[in-house]
Amino acid sequence: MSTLRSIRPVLRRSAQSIRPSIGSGVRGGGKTSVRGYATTYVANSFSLSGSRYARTGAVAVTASVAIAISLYLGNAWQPIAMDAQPQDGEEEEEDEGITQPSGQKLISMQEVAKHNTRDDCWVVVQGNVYDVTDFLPLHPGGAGVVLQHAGDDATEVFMPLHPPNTLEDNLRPDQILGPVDPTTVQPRGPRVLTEDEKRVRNAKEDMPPVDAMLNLEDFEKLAEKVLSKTAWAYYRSAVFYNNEAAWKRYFFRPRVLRSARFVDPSSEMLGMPVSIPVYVSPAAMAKLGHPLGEVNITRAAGKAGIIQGISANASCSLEEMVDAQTEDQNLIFQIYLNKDRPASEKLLKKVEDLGCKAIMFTVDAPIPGFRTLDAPPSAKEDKNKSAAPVGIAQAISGYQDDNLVWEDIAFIRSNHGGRQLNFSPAPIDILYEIRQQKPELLEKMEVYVDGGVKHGTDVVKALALGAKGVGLGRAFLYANGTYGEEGCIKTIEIMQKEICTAMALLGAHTVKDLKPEMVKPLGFIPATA
Ligand SMILES: Cc1cc2nc3c(=O)[nH]c(=O)nc-3n(C[C@H](O)[C@H](O)[C@H](O)COP(=O)(O)O)c2cc1C
Repeated sequence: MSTLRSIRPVLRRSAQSIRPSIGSGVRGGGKTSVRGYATTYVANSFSLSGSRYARTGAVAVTASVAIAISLYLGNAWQPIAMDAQPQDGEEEEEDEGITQPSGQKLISMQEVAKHNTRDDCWVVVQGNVYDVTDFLPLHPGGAGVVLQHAGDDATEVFMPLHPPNTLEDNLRPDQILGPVDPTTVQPRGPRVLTEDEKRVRNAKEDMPPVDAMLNLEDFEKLAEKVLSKTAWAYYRSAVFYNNEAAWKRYFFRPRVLRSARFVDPSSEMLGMPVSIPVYVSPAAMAKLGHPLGEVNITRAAGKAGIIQGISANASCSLEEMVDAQTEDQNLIFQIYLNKDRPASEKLLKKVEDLGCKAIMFTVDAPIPGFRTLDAPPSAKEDKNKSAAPVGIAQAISGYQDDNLVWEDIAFIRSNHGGRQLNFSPAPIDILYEIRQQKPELLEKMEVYVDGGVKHGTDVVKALALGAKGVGLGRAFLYANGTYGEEGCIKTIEIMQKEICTAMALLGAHTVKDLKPEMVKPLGFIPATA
C-alpha cells in the first residue's frame, strides 16, 4: 500500500455512517447555467486539466471479484449446438480432443462432464473450459456455489454477476483448458421463462417514461416491480431500519427576504469539483438490475459531473468503467482488505494505474451482517438448483480480512461504512453529535454521509450540519435497474432540483451559505456522551 501515496484514501468504517476523509488541493471547475427550472441555478462543469487517466497497466483482479456467485438469471450466453451430433463409437476419439487449425484442442462436453467432483472440477463459461478445482476453496461464496455446475456449462449463472476476464485473471494458464467442441453441446431447446421472469417482462412492458419519475421514491416503487426477485432482495435487504427515519427528525430554520433568484449547488469533494455535493456510493452488482451494470452509472456520473464510488464487488470490471468515463471525470474505488493482503496491494496498484483519484476503504464488513430478505432460496423455490446456496451478500463476501484492526491501517485517517449492523446510529445523528460536541473536526477534515438519503432536503440538512458531500447507494441501483443510464441521469437531475429548491427557500445562494443553525432535530435526539 505504500506504493499508493498519490491515491487519497477514504477509509470506510462505521456502518451506514459518516465518512470523514482528508481533503487536499482545490481544483477549479468552470461554470455553466442549468436552466429549465424556476430559478436559474449555476452548476459546476468539470474542466480539469491534466486529469487524463492512464488506460493501460491493468493486471489481475483479486479473488474478491472472482467467480463470486452463481445465480440463475436467464438471458445469458448459451453454447450453440451444431447440427452434427456425435455418432456411436466416435466418443473415445472426441474425448481426446479435436485439434483446431490453430493447434488448440477442442474439448467435448462428455469429457467436461467427467470432471464433476470437488477433487476434479471443470466448468464451461462462454464456450471455454476451465479447471477450477484449486480455486474451489478460494471462491468467496464457498465451493458449493461452483460445485452445483461442476462438469457442466455455468455460463448462464456466471455471466450476469462477474466482470469480463474474471476467470482468466484469477486462474493459472494451465487451468484455462480451451474451447468446447460445439458439436458435442446438447441442444437445449427454447428456454421456458420462470414465473418471476414473466412478471419482470410484463412489468417492463408497462413502464412509464422516465420523466414520470418525480422523485427517488418513484424509482424505488418501480424498481420493486421490474427487478427480479433476486435483485430486489439483494438491493433492498440492507440494515437501514433507522437511517431513513432519522433524516425526517431534522427540520429547517429558513432565512427569508434573501433573493432566491440565484442558487449555485456546485462544490468540491476531496479537491475535485462537483456539480452537486452528491456522489455515487459504491454498491455492488449493478448488473443484477441492467445488463450494462455499473457502466450506466459511470456514464451518468460523467455527464452530470458527480463522483462515482466504485464497489470492489462491482459486476463490471474497473477497465470497463474507466473506458466509459469522460475525459475529466473522477472515479473513486472502494476496497475491502483481502485476507490475502498482497492481492489487495495488487488491486490498489491497478486502481492507481487506471487513474482512480482516491480509495474508500470499507472496514466494517469483516463478516456479512444478517439479511433475511437476501436469504438463499429454498429448495422448493429453486427447482433448477441454479441459485446460489447462500444469499448474494454472503456469496460475494468471504475474502475480506476478518482480522483487520486499527494498527493495520494506521496510515489511513478516514473511513467509509457499509451496512452490516442493524441498530447502529443513523448518519445524520452522528453528524449532529459531531456538530454539537466536536465541531472543530468538521473544519479539520471532510466528512461524507450516506445511508437512507432520498431527498434533496436530506442532502441540504447534512451540508448545513457540516458534511462535505452526501452519497446515494440504492438510489442509483434502482435508477439503473429501471431505466439504465437515463434513469441515473434523471436521479441526479431530481437531486439537483430538490437541493436547489431547498437552498433557495432556506436563503442560501451557495453551499457555503448553509449553516448549522439552519437545521435542528425535533423529537428524539440521540443520547450524548
Ligand atoms: C445492494 C448494496 C450493495 C452495496 N455494496 C457495497 C460494496 O460493495 N462496498 C461498500 O463499501 N459498500 C456497499 N454498500 C453500501 C453503500 O456504499 C452505501 O453505504 C449505502 O448503500 C448507502 O445507503 P443508501 O443505499 O440508502 O443510499 C452497498 C449497499 C447496497 C444497498
